[in-house]
Amino acid sequence: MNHAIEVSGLYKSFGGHTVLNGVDLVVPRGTVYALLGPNGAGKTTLLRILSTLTTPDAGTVRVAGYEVVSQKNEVKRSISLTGQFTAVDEVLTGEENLVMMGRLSGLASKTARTRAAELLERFDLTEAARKRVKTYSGGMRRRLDLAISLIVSRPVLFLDEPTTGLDTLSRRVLWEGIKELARQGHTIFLTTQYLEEADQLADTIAVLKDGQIVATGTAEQLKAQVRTDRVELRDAEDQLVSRVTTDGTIRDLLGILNDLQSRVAADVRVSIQRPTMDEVFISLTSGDKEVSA
Ligand SMILES: Nc1ncnc2c1ncn2[C@@H]1O[C@H](COP(=O)(O)OP(=O)(O)OP(=O)(O)O)[C@@H](O)[C@H]1O
Repeated sequence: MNHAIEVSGLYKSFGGHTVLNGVDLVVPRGTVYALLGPNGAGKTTLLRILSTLTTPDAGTVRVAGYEVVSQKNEVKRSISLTGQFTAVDEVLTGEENLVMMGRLSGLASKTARTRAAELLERFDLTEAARKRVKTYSGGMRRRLDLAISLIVSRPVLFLDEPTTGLDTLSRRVLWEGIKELARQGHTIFLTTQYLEEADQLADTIAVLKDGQIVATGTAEQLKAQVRTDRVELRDAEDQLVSRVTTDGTIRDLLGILNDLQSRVAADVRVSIQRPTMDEVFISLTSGDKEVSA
């Protein structure tokens, strides 16, 4: 098995409406892959196919070395899936939820308790472990939900918008938890609507648009692809005086500075700005490679 996830020529339609229109992707083992896309792009459909909940119309989809249709049970035993909505028992404590799910998944009582304690610690829930879940905040619930999905260690983890609606602190705790899982060798495939999340977490970012992957790479590679570095000139009060798009070459920069020299004050400061992930995303999903500054 070379890759944790391999998808080739994947198609899926619902009632004549094509949602996935020839998706190809690979996710190396032990890496974090973030799938970005505008609403309705097909992210959840792709995630559901990878996690065996939806059947593809055409194409080859292998997860942890198994084919998702003919070896569905093997795939299921190799993955865990955390969705957008938590499925925890409100009346039980966080610890009880974890131990119960561990027992239901076949762990011995002692192992379930040890594993629960480790996960409570990792997701910063030790203090709240003995409190009923109905007293938890949204962020605590989401962390508990992720902990529950990890009670049995699986090589491939699917996270559907893991931090949607969470405050900055909870988001950072979750990010640290996810990074730690990748360090331990898990492969993580997540969907997100937060570009910063993709930027922070992912080894590979893929942008899905109209049912196809229109760009793949690291955050830096995607930024380079969009080619919207800018020369910014600011005065002594830090007010923007001028902003010009550049390809970053010496020739281009010299041309721009020569041109501006005669028109701006000599004490104006110059900096080169890379595009933000927001600009990259807008550019890639609008089909327009040049983002206007
Ligand atoms: N079971 C289904 N039956 C019919 N249409 C569906 C079904 N599941 C998804 N769709 C349609 O497929 C398209 C893609 O939906 P999907 O949920 O995969 O997008 P998404 O990228 O996850 O969007 P969002 O960011 O809004 O969650 C939408 O037009 C949706 O209405």
